[in-house]
Amino acid sequence: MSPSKLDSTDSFGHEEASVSCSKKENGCVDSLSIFHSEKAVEELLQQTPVAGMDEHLIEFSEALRTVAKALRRAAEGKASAQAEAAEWKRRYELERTRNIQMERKVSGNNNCEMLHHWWIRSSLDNAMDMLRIMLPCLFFWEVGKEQNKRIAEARMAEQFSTEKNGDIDCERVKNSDNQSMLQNESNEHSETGCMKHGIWSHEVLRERESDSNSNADRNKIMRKASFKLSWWCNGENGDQHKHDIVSFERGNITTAERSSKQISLKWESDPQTVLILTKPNSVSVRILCLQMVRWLRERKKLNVYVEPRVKVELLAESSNFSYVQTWKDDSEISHLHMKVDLVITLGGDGTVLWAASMFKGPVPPIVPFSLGSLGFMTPFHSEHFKDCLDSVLRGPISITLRHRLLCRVVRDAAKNEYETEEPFLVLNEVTIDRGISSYLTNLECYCDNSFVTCVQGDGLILSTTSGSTAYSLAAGGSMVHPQVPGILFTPICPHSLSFRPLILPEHVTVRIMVPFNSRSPAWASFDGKDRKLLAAGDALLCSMAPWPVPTACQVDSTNDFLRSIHDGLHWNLRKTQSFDGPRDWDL
Ligand SMILES: NC(=O)c1ccc[n+]([C@@H]2O[C@H](COP(=O)([O-])OP(=O)(O)OC[C@H]3O[C@@H](n4cnc5c(N)ncnc54)[C@H](O)[C@@H]3O)[C@@H](O)[C@H]2O)c1
Ligand SMILES: Nc1ncnc2c1ncn2[C@@H]1O[C@H](COP(=O)(O)OP(=O)(O)OP(=O)(O)O)[C@@H](O)[C@H]1O
Repeated sequence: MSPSKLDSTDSFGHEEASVSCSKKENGCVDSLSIFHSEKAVEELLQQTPVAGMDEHLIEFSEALRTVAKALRRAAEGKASAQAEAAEWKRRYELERTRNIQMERKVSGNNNCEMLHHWWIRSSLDNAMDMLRIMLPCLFFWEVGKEQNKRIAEARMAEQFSTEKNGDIDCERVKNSDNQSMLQNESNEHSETGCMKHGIWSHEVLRERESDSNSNADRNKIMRKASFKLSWWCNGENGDQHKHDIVSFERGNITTAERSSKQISLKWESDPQTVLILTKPNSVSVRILCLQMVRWLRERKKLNVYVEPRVKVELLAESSNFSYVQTWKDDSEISHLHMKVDLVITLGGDGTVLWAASMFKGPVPPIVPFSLGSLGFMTPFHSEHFKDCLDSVLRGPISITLRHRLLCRVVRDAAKNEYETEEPFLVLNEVTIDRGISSYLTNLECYCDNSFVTCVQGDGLILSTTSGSTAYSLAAGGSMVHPQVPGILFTPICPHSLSFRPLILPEHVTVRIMVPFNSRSPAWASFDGKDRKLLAAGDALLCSMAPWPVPTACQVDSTNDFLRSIHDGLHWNLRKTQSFDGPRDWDL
């Protein structure tokens, strides 16, 4: 090998070096020099690699192999695309021949002729579309660019798969000028027309023409059946109130009114008598009570009722409070709702529960002032009591109608279900638990005589939606807006992994029975009070009471509810994530 050759191949190690060398010497590339250069390369490749050159040679041979592979792929791609194009051309010819035959058969029929022309046009469109898709594909393959090739392959795959499923022509039928004429047939005969051949078939067109009664048949199917709704609940028929909520004119059901709209209370005559109920053993409550009684009497000229305990406290402060009224006998409490226009509670949620429990029937509107630790049902702040009471007495006020549950204990010895002890009205919940027993409770539960489940665990809570933020929440029940009418069915520590809480509709009666095979009795308690023993065979019946508890809202029931879960429970409180950090906005 000459030194000049060695110099020129030194850096690249292939024939280009010698070609450029001969270019320099002769001024043109002649075949002899190419021959020489190729020979030189061959010699070079056959030689044992010279130290420092072997890496270049390996690289070079790899590059050659890649180029050869790319060329082969392009050729294969082109061939396959050509084959596909030929196949489409063949199909087109086939359909064209069939079309000509059909045209002869149905000659004279204008409609079909028109459709036939349309068909030819759409078939040609198909073929053109295919070519439009294939040409860029061929081009992409030729160029051999990886990205474009992938796009082309995807487009081909899409086209072929839709062709296989027969969807191409269904779509085309929908989009064509003759859409309205063919739409119905397309739906009815897609099996024979579109799915099978991928192109609309003439059988369908003939069927359409011959089916002269199809419109009449269709009209028959389209006609709506009329119906009537009636309400049935525990043997009761028809309920005027429900008719007001839902209307059903001519087979169409519409909700005329929501059952749980925000309710507004407007006084038609001025309130005259107020009952103040207070949490016992609280100095702050006692002081506030004193101020409030004086203000209501002296400024608002109202009659004020308090509990006997509170009257004693007031008189101990000053004999001037002798105008304050109370009752001597507990039996008088049952008539209170007829004397009292408004109830004011000073305390926490427990005081609201206490107030509600005093009314075994209708309950006057309650204005709850917050003097407890949490206050889910006490939206009014004591420091602004004069302003609050002023606006309440003036009205109108937003109120939340809090549903109560009517609970009756039916003893096993009772002759029928109506022979019950005095019923309980609960604003929060009735709890059936194992009491001091160390055994699992075993409670059979029915909803309107349908078996619900058997509770084996610590017990069961039947809660109102107002009580959903109390014990039921602690037992894993959901929080529910108090205006939603429903009964929450929440197990307490169930010994089963799948016992999720339920919410039942307002109109059902839930029956909880202690079965005879139970290892221990159960205990029922009502808003956390009045525990009753349930022996084997005893049952507790629970349904929605007809007397809700109207509580005044600070703003409205939704605002007050959300505020109470934010302030009382710090519901979903989390530090806000800072804006600086990884983001997706740049995508
Ligand atoms: N594990 C528990 O969470 C648990 C256990 C027993 C009783 N309780 C609840 O206590 C109620 C009795 O209240 P109490 O004041 O007479 O007893 P209490 O003095 O023991 O107070 C119980 C707590 O429950 C709160 N509470 C009451 N009603 C609520 C409601 N509707 N929403 C949110 N929180 C409420 C009260 O503010 C109070 O902080 C029961 O009806 C029951 O719901 C809860
Ligand atoms: N007028 C009343 N007479 C007898 N007991 C009452 C009366 N008012 C409230 N209670 C009882 O006192 C207890 C505590 O009342 P309440 O829940 O209102 O105050 P709290 O415990 O300070 O408030 P919070 O529950 O928000 O912490 C409750 O069990 C309730 O039943």
